[in-house]
Amino acid sequence: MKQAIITKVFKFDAAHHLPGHRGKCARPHGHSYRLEISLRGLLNMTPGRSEEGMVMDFDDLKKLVNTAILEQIAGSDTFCHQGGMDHNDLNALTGIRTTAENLVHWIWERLIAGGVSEEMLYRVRLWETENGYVEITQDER
Ligand SMILES: Nc1nc2c(c(=O)[nH]1)N=C([C@H](O)[C@H](O)COP(=O)(O)OP(=O)(O)OP(=O)(O)O)CN2
Ligand SMILES: [Zn+2]
Repeated sequence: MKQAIITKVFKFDAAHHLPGHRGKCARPHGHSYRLEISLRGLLNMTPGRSEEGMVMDFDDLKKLVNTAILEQIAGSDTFCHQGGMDHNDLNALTGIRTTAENLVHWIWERLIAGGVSEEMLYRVRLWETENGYVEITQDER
């Protein structure tokens, strides 16, 4: 049975700060985040289907991620009226200390809550700047 890992890249702008940080990140500032979402799974082998030969259609993955975390937060009364991560204050939106490490775990949880298959979610990688990223896979969960 053939498997593959597929990755879709997203970009969003957001504000955050790290209370108590020893440096500049204690003050409110913004990042142009780059988010990479990877799924691992079997290739669909049903002849004639639109998804034949795919793990998941890239377009479906894009819609899931946009709805689950970026443009609006689906599936929760707490979040759905606050928009998504794009053009938002991540401290206010998430209620967590918004290190990139904490954010990738938050993103993982929101993706699962938003309908992404837990079995298929393979890696979440978040670039905070052009030079620094954090990633988690199922091993870090
Ligand atoms: N392990 C972590 N360290 C830092 C985090 C983090 O989330 N995890 N976050 C910050 C700040 O958010 C800060 O905005 C980014 O810091 P830094 O990478 O030092 O910023 P630069 O603009 O200097 O980044 P370059 O990659 O050198 O352009 C701090 N540390
Ligand atoms: Zn920052």
